[in-house]
Amino acid sequence: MSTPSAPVLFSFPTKDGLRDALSSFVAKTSADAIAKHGSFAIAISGGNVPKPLGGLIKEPTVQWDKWHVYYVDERVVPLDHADSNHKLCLDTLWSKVPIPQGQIHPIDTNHLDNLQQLSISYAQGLKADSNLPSSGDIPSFDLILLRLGADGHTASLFPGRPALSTSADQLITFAEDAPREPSKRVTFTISVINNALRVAFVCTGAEKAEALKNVLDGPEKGLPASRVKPAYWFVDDSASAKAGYQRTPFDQL
Ligand SMILES: O=C1O[C@H](COP(=O)(O)O)[C@@H](O)[C@H](O)[C@H]1O
Repeated sequence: MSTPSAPVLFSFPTKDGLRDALSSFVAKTSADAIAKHGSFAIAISGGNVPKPLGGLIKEPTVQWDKWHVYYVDERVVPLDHADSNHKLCLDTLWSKVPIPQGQIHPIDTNHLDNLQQLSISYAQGLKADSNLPSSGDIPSFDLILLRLGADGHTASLFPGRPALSTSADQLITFAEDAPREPSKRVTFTISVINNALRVAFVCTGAEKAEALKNVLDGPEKGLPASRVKPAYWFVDDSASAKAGYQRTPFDQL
């Protein structure tokens, strides 16, 4: 199970169905990576990603001690702030499983008042981590999990904003005026996202239906999420209601 040649759309009638399928996909991806190179490098985006991963908590086969976790994007707030992606993941997931804390990599809070320095620091952490597979100087995560914004953004790459126009070798960039609060963000560049072995989107709710249709049926519109390599899409039927794109039954994965 690696990068598909075209997006693969799994649509589920219920939240439980989506959660179970996503959990089994992540558990399998993790087992494959550990069998191959002894560890599992995963990056998780903000928004509502950790909740649908809840099925993993009771999954006995997951080797948590082999996980190395980064955040695809982070809101520039203290780590105990209600808007922090790290706090959300910690509360929802990491505090409930035996993953060594040193293998979870939040942003460096010494640089919250300097986005440039914060981005450099996160990029240096990625480069220095010998547990991360890489090709060239770009880390190659075993799995990157993304969400889709109603405006077509993903990670903190917003339509028409400079964060989308980084050079191919840049790992991390920032947004000072994201159209969604909190407005200060650091984010993986599209180069890092597209260098992952696998990318999966999680997308739920009727408010995402237009964006999902535009990304899957109209990639030529060039929304930020359309710049991501072909991915697995775990969505609910509300989100996929407007998309004509072909569905794949999850059991055919
Ligand atoms: O601001 C953000 O929102 C998007 C979408 O998240 P959702 O929970 O509304 O679907 C997310 O992709 C991004 O990482 C996050 O920072």
